[in-house]
Formats: sequence, C-alpha cells, structure tokens
Amino acid sequence: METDGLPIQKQFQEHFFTCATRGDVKTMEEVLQHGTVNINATNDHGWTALMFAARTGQDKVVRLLLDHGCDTTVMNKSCQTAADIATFWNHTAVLNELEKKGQTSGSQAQNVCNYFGYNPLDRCAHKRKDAQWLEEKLRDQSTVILLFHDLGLVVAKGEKLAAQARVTQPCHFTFNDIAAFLEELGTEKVLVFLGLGRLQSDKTEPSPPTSDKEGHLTAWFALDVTSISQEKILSIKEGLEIASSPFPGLFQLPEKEAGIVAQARSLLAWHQRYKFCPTCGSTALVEEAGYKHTCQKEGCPSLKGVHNTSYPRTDPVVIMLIVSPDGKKCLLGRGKRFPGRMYSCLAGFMEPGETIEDAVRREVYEESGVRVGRVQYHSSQPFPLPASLMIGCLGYATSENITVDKEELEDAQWFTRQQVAEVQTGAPLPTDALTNPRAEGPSFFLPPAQAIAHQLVKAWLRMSPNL
Ligand SMILES: NC(=O)C1=CN([C@@H]2O[C@H](COP(=O)(O)OP(=O)(O)OC[C@H]3O[C@@H](n4cnc5c(N)ncnc54)[C@H](OP(=O)(O)O)[C@@H]3O)[C@@H](O)[C@H]2O)C=CC1
Ligand SMILES: [Mg+2]
Ligand SMILES: [Mg+2]
Ligand SMILES: [Mg+2]
Ligand SMILES: [Zn+2]
Repeated sequence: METDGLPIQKQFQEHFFTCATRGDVKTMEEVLQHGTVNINATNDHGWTALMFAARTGQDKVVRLLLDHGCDTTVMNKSCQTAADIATFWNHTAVLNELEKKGQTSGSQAQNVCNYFGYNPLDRCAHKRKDAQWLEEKLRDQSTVILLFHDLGLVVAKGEKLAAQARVTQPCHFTFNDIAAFLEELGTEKVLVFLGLGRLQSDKTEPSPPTSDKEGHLTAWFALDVTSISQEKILSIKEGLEIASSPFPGLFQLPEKEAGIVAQARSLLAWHQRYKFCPTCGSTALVEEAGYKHTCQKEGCPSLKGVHNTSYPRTDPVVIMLIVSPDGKKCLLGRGKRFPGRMYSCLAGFMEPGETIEDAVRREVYEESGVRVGRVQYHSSQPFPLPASLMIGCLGYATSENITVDKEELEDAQWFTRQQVAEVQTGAPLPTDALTNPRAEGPSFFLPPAQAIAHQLVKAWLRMSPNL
C-alpha cells in the first residue's frame, strides 16, 4: 500500500523522525510499543531518530530511545554520531543523557590516543642506573627482547592474523635466544631498557607475553643487532624476517604494541646517529640503560650543567588540518613523494624559539600561501621516523587563495566536507592504490587510520555543522 508516493513503512519512519525532532515523546512511545518502526533506521543521509533528537536538543526523546536500546554508535554519511551532533549544537541535556549511559563519543573532552601513542610500559626511569637489577631483569625468562637490524624490526614472517588486515607481529626473544649475540657485541652493544608492563590481550595478538607467577610485570628491552649477520639473526628460530623498510610494516603492528616499537626504534635511531659527543666529538659511553651518552673526555662542557646533547632527541613537528574561513572546506596537500593520489594535512618541523601556534601559521603560509588565525591543539603522535613528535592541530584560515610551494608540494587544494566524508566512509581502497597512480577508486585518498592526519580530518568532520 502506498500513499503520497511513499511506501507506508517509509511514511511511518518519516513520521517517527519528525516526532523525534519535535520532542513528541508520547507518539514515539506508542509507535515503539507497536513495533512499527526500526529504532535504528536511517534516512538517505544516514540520520537516525536519535540524531534528529540530538540536533534539536530533545533530551526526553533521547532518554526514551536509549531506554529502548537504540544504537548510539551509528554514524551518518558525514561521519557524525548523535553525540557529535549534540556537541556541535551545544545541547548539554542531550549530552548528559548520553553520558549517563556511557555513550558520549571520542569527540567530547576525552583525550585522543593515536597509533604509536598507546604505550603500556612503566619506563621505570629510577631503575636505569641500577645495573644489578637490569642484569637480573635481562636474564629473566619472562623478559621480552626486541631485535632491530639497521632499525628494521625482526618480525614473524608473513603473519596474517586478521581476515583482512595484515599484521606485522614483532618477534619476542628471550635472553637465551640472544645470549650469544650479547657476547659477540661485547661492550659496544646498544641495549635499551624500555620498561615494565604487560600487553593487554587483543584480538590481533596471538600470544601476549606473560608475567611471572608472582604477578610481576614483564621487562622489555631492545637490542641493536646491526653488526650481526642477517643470516645468524634469521636462524635463531623458524619463520623470521627483518622488516627493513618502515612501510608498511611499522604501520601494521598490533596497536597495543606499536607504542613500544616506536619507543625502541626512536632510541636506537638516536644511538645510530649520535655516535660521538656532539659537543667535542670525543667518544661517548652509553649509560643509564640506553638513555644517556656520557662523553669520555675530561673537562668536556657536556659533563657540566644542563646538557641536553647527552640525552635522546625528539623533533617536534606540527601537523594541521586547516579549515576555510566559511568552515565548509579543508586544506590538504600532496607531498612530492606521496604515494598514488594521496592528499594529507600540511606538516612541518618546528623551529627554535617558536610556539606551536606560530609554527602552524608559518608552515601553512610557506607551503600554501594561506593565512591562519586561531589554532587549536587536537592530539599528538610519537612518530618513529626517526624520532618525531607529531603535534596535531586544527587551524582556522583567514584567507583562501592558494600559492603552492612547488619546492615541497606537488599540489594543495581546498576539499569540501562532502568530498572528504565520501573518501573517509567509502569503499576500501584497491590494494594497488598506494603504488599505482592509475588504480581504480576515488580521485584522491587520505592517509590510513594509523596516521594522525586521518584523525584530524575525522575530528573536523565530526565537529562541524551538517545541515
Ligand atoms: N604530511 C603528512 O601527512 C605527514 C608528515 N609527516 C612527517 O612530518 C615531518 C615533517 O614534515 P615535512 O613536511 O617534511 O617538514 P617541513 O615542511 O618542515 O619540510 C621539511 C624540509 O625542510 C628541511 N628541514 C627544515 N628543518 C628540518 C628539521 N628540523 N629536520 C628535518 N628537515 C628539516 C628539510 O629540507 P632538506 O631535505 O632540503 O634538507 C626537509 O626536507 C616529516 O618527517 C614527515 O614524514 C608525518 C606524518 C604525516
Ligand atoms: Mg611540510
Ligand atoms: Mg614546510
Ligand atoms: Mg619547515
Ligand atoms: Zn664531549
């Protein structure tokens, strides 16, 4: 049966949405009791009744829908949940209802944790000078040792743990596995103590390291085995390989372990690049479990006062999603070495004596000619290539004309919310999208979810108006 050209079921549904928007709790209760509508049904734009109620601040409708078990995680075609919509329109009563059910989403006050950002280890800095304790921990059979050959992590070969996503599984070695290497490396060895902790079990992780019987936490170390032959390393046990290129292996780690690998790789990269005292060029000794270089030359200025040359370096980098003055577009660029048709947020190294806000404004102006006013911090991400800290921001442009810095970028463009939302929510990319410029698929694509740039785009989509 059809009336007004719409099937009757669709008419019921439209009516249900209208009641949600207006706050007609009584009618909605009746409809829900009769079971004539699907509580989670969406319209053509992916909006549910909960979203309509969130948009207009109908907290009583929201409570009713929650009591009837509606799904709060549904996202509309602009990647927004009901909580995102209520946040944008500042409907605190709706947010309170969602919060009571523990349903406020990541875009509210909570801190965002990016890939490489979660690290379960207690670094135990106070134990770094305790040589005896470190030696005991190293020899403990529950201890995990990660091996790196020329910064390439030793991993289990070709693990395919999830149905679709390939996972790089770091190989967990014990003291017995590598005792001969420690002897061969002698006093020149670079062995770093990472900390104590336990991996939380996670679906993509087959065998989390165990803690010992007393419930002690597992100790983690990283050893640089660059000067050991690859043949010897690969013969420790069956099925090993060295992930020599950081792409894509570093970005396919189990998420719970990616932060530990990032910590280890950045520290070993520091040892690899700073072999001598940067102050006087003399030999430096590795101390404090791999966290300090001490110059061996008597009277070297690095031995007095505050000398950060003795400690591991971290390079701060700003990365920013710039929003157009009308709030409807965002600025993305294509670096010269980017794969396929990838566009990403602009990024750049911070310079000495610069605030984060000014670094954002300077890099955006240098690379695109666009002027930026307000800058808002979003989240950060340790980035182990080799030791950056990506500082993710949203910036609000005060001008729109683009002049691309052709030295650094191939292109920079404004993209509409719709273009970006379609790419974010669209079908998975074809497997050759990263390497083949003629691969099928959308006209551009964004970095994968492991990249902070992806999260910045997502945050913008979730916090902007959608009407
Ligand atoms: N855009 C993105 O989506 C992402 C970017 N990144 C990372 O962000 C980092 C910074 O971005 P990028 O655009 O390259 O930075 P910049 O825009 O600052 O440009 C980098 C260039 O500036 C020079 N430079 C100036 N200061 C430094 C410094 N302290 N360290 C190294 N080079 C410096 C180098 O030139 P020269 O080579 O001529 O010496 C370098 O190639 C990169 O490591 C990149 O991998 C990470 C994730 C995503
Ligand atoms: Mg740049
Ligand atoms: Mg730049
Ligand atoms: Mg720069
Ligand atoms: Zn020195």
